[in-house]
Amino acid sequence: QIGDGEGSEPLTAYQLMQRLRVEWATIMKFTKKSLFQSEIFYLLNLVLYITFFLLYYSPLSLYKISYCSSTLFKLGKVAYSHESYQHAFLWFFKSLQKLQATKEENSDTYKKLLLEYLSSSAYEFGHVPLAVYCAKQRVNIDPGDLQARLDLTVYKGKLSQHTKTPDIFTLSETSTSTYEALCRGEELNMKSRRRRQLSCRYSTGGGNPRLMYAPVKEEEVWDDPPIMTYHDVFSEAEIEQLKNLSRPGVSTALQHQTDITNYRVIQDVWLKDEDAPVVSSVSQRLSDITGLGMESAESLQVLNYGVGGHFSPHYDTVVRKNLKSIMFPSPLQLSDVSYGGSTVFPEIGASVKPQKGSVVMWYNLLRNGQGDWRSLHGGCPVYQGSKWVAVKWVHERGQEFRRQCSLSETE
Ligand SMILES: O=C(O)CCC(=O)C(=O)O
Ligand SMILES: [Fe+2]
Repeated sequence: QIGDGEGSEPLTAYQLMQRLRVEWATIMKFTKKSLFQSEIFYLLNLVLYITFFLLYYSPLSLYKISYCSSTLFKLGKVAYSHESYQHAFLWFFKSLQKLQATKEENSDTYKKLLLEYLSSSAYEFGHVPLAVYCAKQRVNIDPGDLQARLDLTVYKGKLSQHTKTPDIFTLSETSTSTYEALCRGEELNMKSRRRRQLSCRYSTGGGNPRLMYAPVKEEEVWDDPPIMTYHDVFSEAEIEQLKNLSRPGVSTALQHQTDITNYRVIQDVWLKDEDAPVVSSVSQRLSDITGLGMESAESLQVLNYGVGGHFSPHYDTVVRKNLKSIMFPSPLQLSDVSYGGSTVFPEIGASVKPQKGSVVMWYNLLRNGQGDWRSLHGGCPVYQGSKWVAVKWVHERGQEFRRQCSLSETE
């Protein structure tokens, strides 16, 4: 399990995987198996991608973590391959700064390559003067480099065509999606005025006898549509039992789709109420808290995300096509994730940080039975640590007397 435990951060994980990849041939000779090679390679790229998109604005800024020039260069190349030329330029720029500050690996070939990427990303971004400047530096290092001279000529030729130069050193808000911004912890719609409209209370689940003497802490994450968090619902011991039950069953679920950002990287296992008393008591407590019946609910789905694991924004009703009547999932948090891993709702602008023992609940369907477009949500990449959640899928059937139906088109 890459990323489980203390001191695991993506660059460490990355370096580990990088070594694994390089040494794979040797390992293969001994094991005579070609298992997982593509997965390692894929995870390697994923971690780089995530580091690139999550870290840039994050509090764990590059100034605090001292990446070496070559690592920064690699991150730049990931951004470059995603055609995020401004990000790429900034990573390359930091890489160059680091190189000059530390004099590490300061060969001319390396510096020239870095300058080549710098000029190319500046050019692609539309900053021709910078592209010219970097190309000049390249020629200065090696006046005999014909390719460098040719590039310089090409960029110079474009100078007159570009009148406006964009600010390459300031990242604009629009260069990133709402999902990414929420994952980085930016509080888009959660201004303090908005926060004051949301409340917390002790709830007895509408007068449930089991909660009368021990009401549950209910926090409104959002009011319309309702997203609720219930705190301290499950004990440390119950959580450990659930994880122990799940550990043997988890298998890596790598779903390769068209784009790297669409990957869903999780491991999951389904636990039935009959499997262990803890599973049925979890179901019972979820029913008490939410006031929803569990008769038509599915088994408990336990998900595990390692570093780099994430679940891109989706509609549950679409992901699980064969099941039309999913009413709500209630992810139960089985771990604290030190960084990353929030559940975010890009259409709403809300996010929920994983908190051990708490339950998040929302509805995927409106009262009229139609899917609610505002229920789009995703699990942010786990940056540090490992994330465990359990999802209880409760269906519409069986809730007729518990959640009022509506004939309105909009609710
Ligand atoms: O892990 C999360 O935060 C969300 C999981 C989820 O959306 C799902 O399993 O459908
Ligand atoms: Fe989901």
